[in-house]
Amino acid sequence: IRPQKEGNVCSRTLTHTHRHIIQYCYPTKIKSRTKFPDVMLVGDSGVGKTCLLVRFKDGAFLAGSFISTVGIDFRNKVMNIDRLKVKLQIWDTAGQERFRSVTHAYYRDANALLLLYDVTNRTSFDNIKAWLTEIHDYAQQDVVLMLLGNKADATQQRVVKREDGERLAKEFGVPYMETSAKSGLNVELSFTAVAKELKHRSMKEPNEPKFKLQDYVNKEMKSAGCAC
Ligand SMILES: Nc1nc2c(ncn2[C@@H]2O[C@H](COP(=O)(O)OP(=O)(O)OP(=O)(O)O)[C@@H](O)[C@H]2O)c(=O)[nH]1
Repeated sequence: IRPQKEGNVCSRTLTHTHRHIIQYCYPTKIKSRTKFPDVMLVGDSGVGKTCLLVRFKDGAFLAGSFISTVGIDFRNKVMNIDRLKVKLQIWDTAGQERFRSVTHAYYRDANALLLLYDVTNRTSFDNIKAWLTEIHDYAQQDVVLMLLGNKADATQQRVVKREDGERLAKEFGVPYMETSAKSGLNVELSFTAVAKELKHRSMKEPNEPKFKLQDYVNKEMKSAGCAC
């Protein structure tokens, strides 16, 4: 067995003859690159999960007829976070009730969840409590979670005030902001914020202060002059 180099991860495997032990070593850097953080989009059908992801990934808005997601879909996106390349694996789930068991199976692998409601749809907002219960039941205990009120561009159709979203988020201790897949408002910021939180958690130096997601998004929105 070759000596283990510092910074390497090694695993031992018995060969089929059981006479040799093979030790595989590979740098931790490679290992950490192979497990990309999983971000999952959840919320009622029609709140804009697919559109948010397409806006983030391709910078475009999917206008026109609404095609509901079937089961689950995913896309990768590489982001630059504090001069580090972070590859996010983003799971777009189906909001329809009939696919709920499919979604349940993916919760436990999610490192971060973006929970969406539609500011023009009261029911999608009222269902947030049920989604939070589901997240509590199926997701990892320390999952990074953020509540997003999407379709903020649709001012004429709005039925959920920003303050209602803020109040609900406060009640459950969850970071919150409004987004628009149509205009692009806060789309990049929502993914950057969760990616930063995940990066801080995995690479935190002992004396480094804790990353506060809500403070970060508030500061970013303020510096962008956003009245949202
Ligand atoms: N005005 C406006 N419309 C949006 C926005 N985001 C999505 N939509 C529209 O809302 C409808 C539903 O969007 P989707 O992204 O497909 O919704 P979804 O949450 O993925 O739905 P499921 O796949 O059924 O879970 C589409 O007609 C979109 O064009 C937005 O930010 N603003």
